[in-house]
Amino acid sequence: MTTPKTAPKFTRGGLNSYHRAADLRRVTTALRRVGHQVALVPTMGALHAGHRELLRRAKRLPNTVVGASIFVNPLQFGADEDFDAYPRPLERDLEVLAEARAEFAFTPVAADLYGENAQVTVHPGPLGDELEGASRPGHFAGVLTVVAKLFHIVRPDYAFFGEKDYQQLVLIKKMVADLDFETRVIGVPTVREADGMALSSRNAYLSGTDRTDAVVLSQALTAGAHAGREGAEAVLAAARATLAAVPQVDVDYLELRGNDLGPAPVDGEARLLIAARVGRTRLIDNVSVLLGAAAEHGMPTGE
Ligand SMILES: Nc1ncnc2c1ncn2[C@@H]1O[C@H](COP(=O)(O)OP(=O)(O)OP(=O)(O)O)[C@@H](O)[C@H]1O
Ligand SMILES: CC(C)(CO)[C@@H](O)C(=O)[O-]
Ligand code: BAL
Repeated sequence: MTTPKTAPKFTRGGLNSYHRAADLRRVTTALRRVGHQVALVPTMGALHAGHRELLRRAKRLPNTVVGASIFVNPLQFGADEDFDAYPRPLERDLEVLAEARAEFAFTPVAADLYGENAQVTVHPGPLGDELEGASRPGHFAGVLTVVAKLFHIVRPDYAFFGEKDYQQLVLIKKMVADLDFETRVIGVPTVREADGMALSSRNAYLSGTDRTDAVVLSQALTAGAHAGREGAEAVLAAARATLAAVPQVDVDYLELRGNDLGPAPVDGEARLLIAARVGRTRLIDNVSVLLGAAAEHGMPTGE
């Protein structure tokens, strides 16, 4: 990354857009030098109320310049996935960022972000091959690599990620801890439609019937969470019974894990995670579950 000699323009209070990593780096370096904090919301665009919630949380920080990256990262898509079809409504996204009072947008192009000879990636460790990683080999190496690059370019004090992509959030926190990044990673609870369906950019792919069917994912998770007091088997059985009513939804996995995605505790907080294909669209969701006696005491959770 070459550093431009003259500082790129940055106007406080408005949305400043940058394509080049070196320009944004100069801006965030200058902001930190005069005592501001920087918060980053990494996204792939097609912004919805879930992204707006991440921005809203970031904007609550005092003395902080909030920005978002919009980049459909080729490295995290498999050859048979929807990289080309992924929605890219850039103008509308910039309007959403301006409405959310974000002060910078980073919209790089892949050829600039990844040099021609780029070969080094971040290895996610064993969790990268489980759950989402089992169906999407190489996905988390792609995610962690681009997030590491974004953190190096922006050097944010804070970065906000949604719990909707729970495994991604856990792995990013692990990368930050294991590789000594200084950025504080903040997880934000999933924003849902009125019927419980998690907001997701990929919901735009769903036909009317798919959308009707897809609500069974969140319904199954809720049914599972309500069975928490009776233990792990009861949680999974309740979720499976709900899913059985909509057999056209093709479940990839339904798993109960600990909050760190290790084994679920007998008693305490856990995560129930699902991935399923609805029509041609692959969707994911998860909820917090209180297991055993913890369910009776009603320990506080993120959701
Ligand atoms: N419903 C939601 N509530 C809270 N955060 C969300 C929600 N949906 C996405 N996010 C978060 O927004 C960030 C950017 O995600 P991304 O741009 O991939 O959107 P997405 O809706 O997750 O897209 P996709 O359909 O590809 O999964 C991630 O940290 C993601 O977890
Ligand atoms: C974190 C992320 C922006 C990396 O490309 C992406 O995986 C996403 O939008 O969740
Ligand atoms: N929000 C997760 C990004 C992906 O599915 O590639």
